[in-house]
Amino acid sequence: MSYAVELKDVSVKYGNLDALKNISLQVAEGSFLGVIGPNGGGKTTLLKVILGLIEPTTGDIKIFGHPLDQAVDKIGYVPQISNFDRNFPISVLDVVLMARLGGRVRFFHQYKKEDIEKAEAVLEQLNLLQLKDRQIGKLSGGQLQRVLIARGLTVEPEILLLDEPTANVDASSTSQIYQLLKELNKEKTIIVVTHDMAAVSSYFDSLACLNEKLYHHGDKQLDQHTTEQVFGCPVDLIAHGHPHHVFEPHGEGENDD
Ligand SMILES: Nc1ncnc2c1ncn2[C@@H]1O[C@H](COP(=O)(O)OP(=O)(O)OP(=O)(O)O)[C@@H](O)[C@H]1O
Repeated sequence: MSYAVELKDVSVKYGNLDALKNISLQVAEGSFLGVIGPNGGGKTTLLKVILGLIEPTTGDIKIFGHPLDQAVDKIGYVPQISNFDRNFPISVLDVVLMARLGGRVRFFHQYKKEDIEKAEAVLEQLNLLQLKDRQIGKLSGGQLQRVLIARGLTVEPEILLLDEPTANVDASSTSQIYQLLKELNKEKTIIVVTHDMAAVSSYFDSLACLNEKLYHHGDKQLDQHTTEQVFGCPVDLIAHGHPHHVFEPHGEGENDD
């Protein structure tokens, strides 16, 4: 069987620092995978490795069974808002169109008619077309996040990778964004990374925990021991009161407080 994304024993070092250590991960086509982990746990590095932006120190990556360099155009990327300069004097449409140029900014570039049509179609799909001429600094956090998703979609990817898509938005935008992703998941494999346990969503069909090493059992339940190891604190306390079922039920007679 070939997976949408398959990593075998992937490690990444920055100098002496191990950002990823022998990561193996198989993501089936059509999955909606959430990767949670603490700040600095290696989530962005994991996405960059899958995108081919960072060469792993060791290990192997396949996309739909093909080497990464033959399949990188099947992947769309939605970066963290915090890595995005909102003061840049460009419009929503420009941001989305830039993805059609491989992310390069080219002033006075004449876009092809088909690029503009594609970008506008995606903006319409995400209910953003009315904002296409607005400067990106004048968008709300939730709107900008959706524009970045539109940007990731304009390359018509089969796999969409998102870095902290709800870090800067309120609860109602968060659920709007996850509903949108769930809709997109009908046609695409989606991988979301986040450090925010509260963002752990019932929308995911599979959850992994990353802190240098990756723990993934292919379903949406994480055992408590693993998450405590990964986060270095009793995360069950954080998950309590959260409407989504993240942990396996406690054993009978165990103190649940
Ligand atoms: N270019 C780099 N050079 C050196 N160290 C780096 C570089 N990029 C990341 N690191 C380090 O690698 C580790 C993993 O970083 P990464 O950005 O992948 O984590 P993260 O889980 O995405 O964090 P956050 O949740 O804070 O965004 C961190 O200790 C970070 O400081």
